[in-house]
Amino acid sequence: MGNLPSAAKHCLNYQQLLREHLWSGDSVAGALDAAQEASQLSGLPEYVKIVEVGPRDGLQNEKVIVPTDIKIEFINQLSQTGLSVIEVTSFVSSRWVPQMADHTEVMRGIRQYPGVRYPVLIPNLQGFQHAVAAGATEIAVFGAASESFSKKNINCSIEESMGRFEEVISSARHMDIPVRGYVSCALGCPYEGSITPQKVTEVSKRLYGMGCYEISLGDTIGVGTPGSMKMMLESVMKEIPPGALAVHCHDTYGQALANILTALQMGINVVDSAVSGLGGCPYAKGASGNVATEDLIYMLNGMGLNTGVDLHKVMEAGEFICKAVNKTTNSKVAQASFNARLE
Ligand SMILES: CC(C)(COP(=O)([O-])OP(=O)([O-])OC[C@H]1O[C@@H](n2cnc3c(N)ncnc32)[C@H](O)[C@@H]1OP(=O)([O-])[O-])[C@@H](O)C(=O)NCCC(=O)NCCSC(=O)C[C@@](C)(O)CC(=O)[O-]
Repeated sequence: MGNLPSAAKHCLNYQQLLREHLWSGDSVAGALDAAQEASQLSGLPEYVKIVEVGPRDGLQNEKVIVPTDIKIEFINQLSQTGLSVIEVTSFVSSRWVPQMADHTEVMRGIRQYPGVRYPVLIPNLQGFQHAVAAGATEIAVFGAASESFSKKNINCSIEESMGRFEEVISSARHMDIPVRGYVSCALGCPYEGSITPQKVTEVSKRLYGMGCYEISLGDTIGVGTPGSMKMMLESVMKEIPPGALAVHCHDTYGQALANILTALQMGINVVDSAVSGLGGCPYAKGASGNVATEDLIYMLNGMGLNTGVDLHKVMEAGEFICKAVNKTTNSKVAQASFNARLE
């Protein structure tokens, strides 16, 4: 009881802190100005683009198949948060990934908001044709820096996958459709273990050379650390400018935010994330979800880096999808904010 006043003070301070980091407003302008100054001093980018992969990467690995109307509502909610890129689905084989079998209905059902782009994942020409017929105007191809993972994930070698992507990219170019390229297993493979930075660089360079406007480097199983992230990026950045790179970090070992910070410090300003930390690749056993979009925004807000995204609205979308799939959020920020509301 003797501690009550200081506990209460702590609580008030804590509520204030949460308000500052969760919701921007006049009362926190001073704090943000200071953080902004700090970010400029340390050479971090002023703006970070978030690529929200929750509806695709997040839901492809769910045990239950999420109803199409829930997916559509989820994407519509995300579209109103300030996010500028939302990866909505994948045109892969429904035998391989049944969770994405409703790709066409999702693509046709969502409301497309001005200023928001809605890319979809494509493994081959057949997927590309289906995506275009469904109205997709931006796509992403997905390769890997690991031979074994490529086989398991898309049933072909890296070399064969490059041939398929070349076809897709050349068709996309004729239609003025921008193509992003993923390189999975950039920091480790569930089948081969370590992957050399040279191999990641080689695959990234080929995709970039084919015309991908951006290469997203995937820590598919979340085993990377700031040390391995730095080594890998140093190698890739010898061939590809940082402005054409993104990082895609899963959080299996709790390293995702630290790895992202390392990438930001090295000049990268595009980061993939999934609301509520949903996600994982069905062909990467043991991998947990992506870094949670809420946690990423909280960190970036605290550093004074602009994302243009409203954290409060993202948390609402997260609450919606977690309720719909009956799971607890993996976002530490959403959990803390929920607990603070209960106090
Ligand atoms: C690539 C394939 C299709 C090859 O699958 P396959 O069985 O080798 O294909 P195939 O060419 O031999 O054809 C077999 C059947 O599949 C059909 N088919 C062929 N292509 C398609 C298509 N596009 N859409 C629908 N159907 C298709 C084709 O028509 C045929 O049908 P059938 O004649 O037997 O009735 C398969 O392996 C596949 O769909 N793999 C996708 C796996 C996947 O989606 N993984 C998760 C995404 S990757 C990821 O999450 C990682 C990432 C991106 O987030 C980054 C990171 O974290 O690292």
